[in-house]
Amino acid sequence: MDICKLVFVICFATGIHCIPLFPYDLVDLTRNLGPDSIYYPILGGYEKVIEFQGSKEFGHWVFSNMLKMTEHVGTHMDAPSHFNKVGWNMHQIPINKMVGPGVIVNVKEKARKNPDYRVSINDMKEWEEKYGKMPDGAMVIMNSGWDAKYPDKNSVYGTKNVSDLKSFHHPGWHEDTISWIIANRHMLFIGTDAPSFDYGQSSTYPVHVLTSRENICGLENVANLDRIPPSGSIISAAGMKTVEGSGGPLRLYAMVPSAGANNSSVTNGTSNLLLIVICLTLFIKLQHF
Ligand SMILES: N[C@@H](CC(=O)c1ccccc1NC=O)C(=O)O
Repeated sequence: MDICKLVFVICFATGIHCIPLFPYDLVDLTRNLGPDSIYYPILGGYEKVIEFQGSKEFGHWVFSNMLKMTEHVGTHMDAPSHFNKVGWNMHQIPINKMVGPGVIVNVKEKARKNPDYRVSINDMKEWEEKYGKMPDGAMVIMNSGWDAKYPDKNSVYGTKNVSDLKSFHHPGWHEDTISWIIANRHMLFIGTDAPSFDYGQSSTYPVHVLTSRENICGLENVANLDRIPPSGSIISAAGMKTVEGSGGPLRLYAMVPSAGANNSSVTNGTSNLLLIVICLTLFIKLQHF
């Protein structure tokens, strides 16, 4: 009897440990936020003032800062209200519009040859040929290799003079590609590892205008895109809930299915159920000993 109970406990504990509770690896897609962070050069940058630091005032350790920064700094999101008067402000974006399947479009080679490269409809079709139709609610992000230039302002903006907006050279999305995605697919976010998802030479920002009109949010200065697969990740872009906010830095991350983990929810559910049935049967049988 005691041996049987021991066997039961061992079976149960081993079974529980075999089931991956969270079968994903988390990949941080966020840059450190500080005085070196990239921001749109006509805006205010980033300042930090220490409010409390020490043990004297309250009799225990206290540390607290006051931050003053533009919303468009570092790895950050653009709310639709950034380029659409009646678009969602940060506090109005529903939480279920801030997470979705990652669609990572690699244009590194093209952007290396041409810093004014814009992601084409053909790039999207090539992506779909390799990975299947773009999933609904996608977080569509271009990987241009610009990540490697961060945080050197001159190389990120591709200019000797960051105050001269007309001199910028960095890749972006082509407006025709955005119109094609909006007409034929469904995305929640458009993003880039470069400082803007409109290319550097743009003065009219058509990609910002088109996406904002559809309440599609944006992501800029995204990091570590080489560490996630072109398809199959889930990206969380839960921005700050600032009232009347036009954007803001966020902790952006991807959930990537762990290597070796059984990620089929059906199979996981089935093995969970099977384990419970085995344990219950064993337990009921033991009661009759
Ligand atoms: N989306 C850019 C900022 C940006 O494009 C912008 C910000 C403030 C004023 C004008 C801007 N762009 C052009 O109209 C960024 O977040 O860095």
